[in-house]
Amino acid sequence: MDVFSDGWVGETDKEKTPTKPTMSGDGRRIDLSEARALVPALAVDGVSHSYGSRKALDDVSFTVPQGSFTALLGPNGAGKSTLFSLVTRLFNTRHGEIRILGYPLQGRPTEALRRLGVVFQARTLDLDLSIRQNLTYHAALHGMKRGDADKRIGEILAGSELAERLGEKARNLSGGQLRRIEIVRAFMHRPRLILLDEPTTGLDIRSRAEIVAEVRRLVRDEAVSVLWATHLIDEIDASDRVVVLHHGKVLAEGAVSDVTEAENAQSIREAFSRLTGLARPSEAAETETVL
Ligand SMILES: Nc1ncnc2c1ncn2[C@@H]1O[C@H](COP(=O)(O)OP(=O)(O)OP(=O)(O)O)[C@@H](O)[C@H]1O
Repeated sequence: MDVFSDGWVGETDKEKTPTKPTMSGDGRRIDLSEARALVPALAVDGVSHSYGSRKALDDVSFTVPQGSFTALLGPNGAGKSTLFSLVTRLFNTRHGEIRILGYPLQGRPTEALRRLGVVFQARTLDLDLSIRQNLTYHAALHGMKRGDADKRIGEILAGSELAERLGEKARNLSGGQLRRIEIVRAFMHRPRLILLDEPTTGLDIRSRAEIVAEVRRLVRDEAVSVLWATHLIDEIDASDRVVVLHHGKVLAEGAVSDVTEAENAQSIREAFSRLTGLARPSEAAETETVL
């Protein structure tokens, strides 16, 4: 674990962990295992981003606690993809700060990014390669040996029908299956934080449900933290955390029950509607509701 001069703590490999205690934000002495648990998987602090004169993110701050499934809920144009471009360092963060497991993206990009897995909105598999090649090439980029990569593929796909199809070209797969392979790929190098940008876009209801269930299973089994960008309220579970983003601003952050209660609403759907002023989508169309 690294202890930074400003009091932040970044986790590192166990063997590098020093044994000295550190300080919490309020000056209390805490031991290192406690400090490690307190470090958010993702901390976004005062981040703004503009495209020319259009402000896409305006002083955005929120955290993804370790081990949480946090939904970044916002309608089209809210700023979700812009935020992902900053966290993945496609864009430079000029205003504010982003930390992954305590590591600042600006100052310690290698330490920060090696703990990150990403599923982008656009499809990124090479359709002319086999499924296995797509996965092993990605693993090699992260320094994994071939044998370890094969073992990892077996681990993640245990019990899945996709495990029988690893030698097939990716183009033989359905849209939902391609997405599932992209998710497997994001988990290959055992990241601690996974970002998924509207991963169920364009999929049918069954594929959507399978993907949400699969990611939740991986979160539980591998104790990773997830930031799941979506504009689909029905993808949010009562046990999730939620960050409501609208017109580039964070309108609410917290456990689904807390955000619902704070808005004096009956459901997160109603709370979202109150927060954003957007019409409440029909309950009848719940499974396909697009905000
Ligand atoms: N390259 C760009 N140039 C100019 N404006 C942009 C660019 N990319 C995004 N924007 C604008 O920034 C704002 C936020 O867009 P962004 O794509 O981050 O939102 P989003 O929540 O991901 O929406 P969607 O779900 O539609 O992808 C929008 O007003 C959008 O029009």
